[in-house]
Amino acid sequence: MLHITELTKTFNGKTAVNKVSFDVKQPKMIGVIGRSGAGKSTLLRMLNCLTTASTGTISFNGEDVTGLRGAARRQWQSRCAMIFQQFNLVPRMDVVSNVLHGTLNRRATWATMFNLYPQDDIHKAIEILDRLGIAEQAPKRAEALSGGQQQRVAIARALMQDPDIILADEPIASLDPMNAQIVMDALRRIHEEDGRMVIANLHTLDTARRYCDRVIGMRDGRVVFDGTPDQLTTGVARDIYGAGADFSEAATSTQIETLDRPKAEIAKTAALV
Ligand SMILES: Nc1ncnc2c1ncn2[C@@H]1O[C@H](COP(=O)(O)OP(=O)(O)OP(=O)(O)O)[C@@H](O)[C@H]1O
Repeated sequence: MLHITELTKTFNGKTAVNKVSFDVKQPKMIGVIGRSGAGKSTLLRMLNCLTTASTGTISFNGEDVTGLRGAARRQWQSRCAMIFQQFNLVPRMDVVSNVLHGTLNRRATWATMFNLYPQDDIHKAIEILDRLGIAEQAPKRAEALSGGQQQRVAIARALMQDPDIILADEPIASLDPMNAQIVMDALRRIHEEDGRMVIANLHTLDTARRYCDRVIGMRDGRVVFDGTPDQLTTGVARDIYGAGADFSEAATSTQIETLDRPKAEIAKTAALV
């Protein structure tokens, strides 16, 4: 399926991603973790051809997609849709038009300019919004929605492309714990129900453990851990984050877990600290 070999990116002599290799044999939900500057975003941007790799290769189902250009690059980008921390929606445009923007890569420029979309696409966009629980927001301007709702619009836009892979670059970093949970639940459901591969850069350990089948840990541009959430012990995490003995997992928590615990239990814990 996805085969990455010695992928490297150097910016002005500084190596951001250093000979990263891994294989994904079936659609999994994969979390990429590591401290700020570890190279997570650069890795995802290379997978999506937003950033050109300096050396190394990316192949998907036997096809080399490294360094694609023009129409081939746009086609690949719609097969591996990307969502971002800041949602990247058009704020003043209504929600459904933002979702329909997901079809840009397969539409004529003039049709886009005049905002002309086929009925089938409009129905599909509403269905996807419904699936994500935000169909009633369809006519509103994107800027009128909460962060969690905007991120779900961004996911809907990605789904409009019917991608094989969803790349999510810190999808919950700007969200409160409740919205973070809604967005991560949506990504997990899309993975499980549609069989799409999801690769998400996550800055919190608990989220990676809870949602992902596999976790890749990066440090200084290199992969220093590649395993299951069970194998991601505190010692391993300390190594990934390059932290000392005083490393606390709580410092990288989104507190999603806390939301699921009964109120009485939370109160008990609170009383203990
Ligand atoms: N366009 C660029 N030009 C120059 N240096 C860059 C560029 N993009 C990233 N870098 C550098 O590459 C390194 C890796 O950055 P990257 O954003 O991939 O890390 P990250 O793990 O995603 O961090 P964060 O979580 O803070 O986004 C950093 O040192 C960063 O400064």
